[in-house]
Amino acid sequence: MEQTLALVKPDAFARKDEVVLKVVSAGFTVEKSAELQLTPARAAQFYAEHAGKPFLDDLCNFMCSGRVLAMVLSKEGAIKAWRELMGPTDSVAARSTAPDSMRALFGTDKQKNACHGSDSPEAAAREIAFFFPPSGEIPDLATGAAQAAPMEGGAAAEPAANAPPARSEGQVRAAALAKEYLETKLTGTLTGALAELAKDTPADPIAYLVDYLRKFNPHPQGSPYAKIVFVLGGPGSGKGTQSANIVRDFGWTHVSAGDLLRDEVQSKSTQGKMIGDMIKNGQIVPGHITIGLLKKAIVKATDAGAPGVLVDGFPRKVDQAGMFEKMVAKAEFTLFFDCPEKVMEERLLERGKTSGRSDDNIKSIKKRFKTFVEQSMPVIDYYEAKGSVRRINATKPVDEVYRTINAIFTEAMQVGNEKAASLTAPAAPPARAGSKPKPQAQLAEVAKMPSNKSEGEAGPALTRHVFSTALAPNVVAEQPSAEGQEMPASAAVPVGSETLPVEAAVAPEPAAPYVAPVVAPAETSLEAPAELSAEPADDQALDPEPEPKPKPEPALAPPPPPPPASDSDVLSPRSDQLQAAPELPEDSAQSPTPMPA
Ligand SMILES: Nc1ncnc2c1ncn2[C@@H]1O[C@H](COP(=O)(O)OP(=O)(O)O)[C@@H](O)[C@H]1O
Ligand SMILES: O=c1ccn([C@@H]2O[C@H](COP(=O)(O)OP(=O)(O)O)[C@@H](O)[C@H]2O)c(=O)[nH]1
Repeated sequence: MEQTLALVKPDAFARKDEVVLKVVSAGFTVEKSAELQLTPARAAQFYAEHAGKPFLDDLCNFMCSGRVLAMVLSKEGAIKAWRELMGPTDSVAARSTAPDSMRALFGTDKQKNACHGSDSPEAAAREIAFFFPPSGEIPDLATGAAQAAPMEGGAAAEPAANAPPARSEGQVRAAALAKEYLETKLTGTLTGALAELAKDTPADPIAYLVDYLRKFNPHPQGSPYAKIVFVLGGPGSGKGTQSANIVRDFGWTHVSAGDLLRDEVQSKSTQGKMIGDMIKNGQIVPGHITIGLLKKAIVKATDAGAPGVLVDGFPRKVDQAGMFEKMVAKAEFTLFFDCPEKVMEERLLERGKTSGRSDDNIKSIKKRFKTFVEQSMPVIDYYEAKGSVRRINATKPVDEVYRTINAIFTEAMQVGNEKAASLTAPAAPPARAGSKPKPQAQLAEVAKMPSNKSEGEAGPALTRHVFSTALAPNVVAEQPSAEGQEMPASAAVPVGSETLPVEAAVAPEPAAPYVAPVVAPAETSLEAPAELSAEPADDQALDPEPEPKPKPEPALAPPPPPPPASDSDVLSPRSDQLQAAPELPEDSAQSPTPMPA
């Protein structure tokens, strides 16, 4: 199968997800991908064929002005096909002669033209090796060509006769994993660093490298957002009611997807009418709209210092779960309200007497139940397979249900032993609607309690609540899994070595005349977000959101002592598994990250 190198240049980098979606829709397979920052030396190396030409400096400056996405695409006739998809060199001309092309859609002019593609098989081979050096080889810094890596100690490669004995299957697998890791996480940045180092020949090469790698670190942090827990359950199962309790006692922020959508309907925005109709009919609004709204709310909560965000009523479809993970972050776990339809129906009809909601009537309720069973329950199965569902028996009275939830949240938070002693004058909890700040005196009193005892033993010990990585079961489930549980949806689009469930393929949605202001975080992997299938209008470019501030320290939020919950309340806590989960670096909790090669 023919391969070509494709670049998304700095001017189009913010819209790379749309580019990738088009790439995949056009039948290409993304074999490899990497996000990276070119240095002037690397850019000049890449464009070596243009050496001496007057535009080279400008071109290199432009190529170094931001991150680029490099991909190896494969398809029959990939080189020609990709060049056709890119369109004419000049984006201005492209807009009249090839309006659907990448350059027409994402480029500005002749230089800032969004994409690059190899122009011949030879160029493709050279350019692919430039960005994705073959395993075991290091790039020749002078020419950019790959060469055999020296043996340990700098010796030249031994002749075949002296080759080491064949490796075991385990060793081969370990080597492959190491190779994959280095290629995706480090090689690109390191190669750039070494190229610059060789050029500058600093007196202290180590300090130089450290400085360079910090500066161009493509993975500067983990998730920039507050912790997230999904609150899921059928309509009327009590999600909103209990979320308010968690907000009150743990200082989290409650973000209801349904509320955000209803606000959108009220705002009379372009898509408001469509959303209103969908809600009334119990249908699920396209994920990119909801995620756009959720992301804004999560950024706002993070900026306000919330230690966590309860995302209520989302994701409602399996592919929305995948999309949220790629576009925003992974949730710590899912709180699932298990409740029979009969109970929910009674509650909703009661709620409908005062809620004023267009969907709290028997006709809409029936439709919502159907949607829930057919499309939302698979989300629970999806997360259950990952061991990250805390299932609650939601039929009990409000207080009883909450006791169980309180215990779950308390358990899921880790006592910061090492910090507790220094917290006698704790900071005020973040301001949040509806929460009652704890008096400082009460907090100080609590601070004196032993922090390593459970609340059941010693009352509400002051804890600097942070989620334990060990308690984030999805971290474990995200390890390369032989079970193949990653994507349960039957329809999936291959993108590189991974697959993404495809909402459109399962249940086509109306083309939405709106592109949500979703900008993938730097770590976002390159799977095509299936729901971004609606074409953005020219004037509806993805609206870059302000980068969220670095994640604040979790705020103090001493929960009240939960009376012990009975076993029957927590239907499937899986806490045994969760406790046993190994601690992983925070980075591991993030989406698989295609990184520089
Ligand atoms: N455990 C419970 N027992 C009885 N009624 C409840 C319980 N939890 C919630 N309700 C009531 O049921 C209705 C639906 O609850 P709500 O929290 O709005 O559900 P959801 O957010 O899941 O749609 C509300 O009127 C609420 O007061
Ligand atoms: O992520 C979401 C959340 C909600 N909705 C729509 O909003 C309605 C109400 O959702 P909400 O969570 O407010 O209420 P629930 O029905 O769960 O009580 C749903 O039936 C859907 O039509 C949606 O499409 N996507």
